[in-house]
Amino acid sequence: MSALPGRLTLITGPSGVGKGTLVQRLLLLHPEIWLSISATTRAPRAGELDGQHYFFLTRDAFEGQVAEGGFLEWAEFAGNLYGTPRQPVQAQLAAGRPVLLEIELEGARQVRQSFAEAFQIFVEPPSFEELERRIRGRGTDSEEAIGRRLERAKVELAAAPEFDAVLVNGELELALAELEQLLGKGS
Ligand SMILES: Nc1nc2c(ncn2[C@@H]2O[C@H](COP(=O)(O)OP(=O)(O)O)[C@@H](O)[C@H]2O)c(=O)[nH]1
Ligand SMILES: Nc1ncnc2c1ncn2[C@@H]1O[C@H](COP(=O)(O)OP(=O)(O)O)[C@@H](O)[C@H]1O
Repeated sequence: MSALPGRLTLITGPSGVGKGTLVQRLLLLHPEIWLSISATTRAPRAGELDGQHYFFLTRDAFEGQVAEGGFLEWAEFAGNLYGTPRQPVQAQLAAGRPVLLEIELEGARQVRQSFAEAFQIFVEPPSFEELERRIRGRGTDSEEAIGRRLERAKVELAAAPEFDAVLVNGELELALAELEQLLGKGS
């Protein structure tokens, strides 16, 4: 299994496990990989830019796009809606680029239905305590949002066996090298 041209790969795993960190490092090493930019109804965090980190939409605008079939998948997570815009993903795959989605569990399950050939990676923390330390250490979320993410994390962690590969994000450099291997981009 590898990130062949025109191949769809998705990465999921609990909030705070380090998906965003791993993906950003991967893209620096392999700029040919195209990362989908999701739409969300969540408020931007400090430093997040519209159209770069997410497309920040009102719930009405998001639901309008759902009605038009504009999302490849979408789901509710911790009280907000998140979705993958369909058209850009299809265009990049048609152009032969490796495409990466970083999405939560329900969306991953939807992609499994519509893109059976997608390669699906689940990122795990070394322990639940370390996951909690990372979410808190990031300092981006309210206590309420942290609580909702940790509750959801228990459900998500139980789903790891559904995936093609499980990647433990312990030491970052090791996990990054393992991710490269999984994508067929290892040295
Ligand atoms: N289904 C789905 N999930 C998404 C999408 N974009 C982001 N997510 C997931 O939504 C969850 C919350 O994301 P975010 O609010 O950025 O919080 P963070 O993961 O804690 O940084 C994460 O598990 C993301 O992977 C999407 O387009 N679809
Ligand atoms: N391997 C790692 N070891 C220690 N801390 C990490 C590691 N990977 C990520 N982190 C830190 O954990 C926090 C959550 O990472 P982030 O990439 O935002 O997670 P996610 O995108 O899965 O929600 C960040 O502060 C990040 O710097």
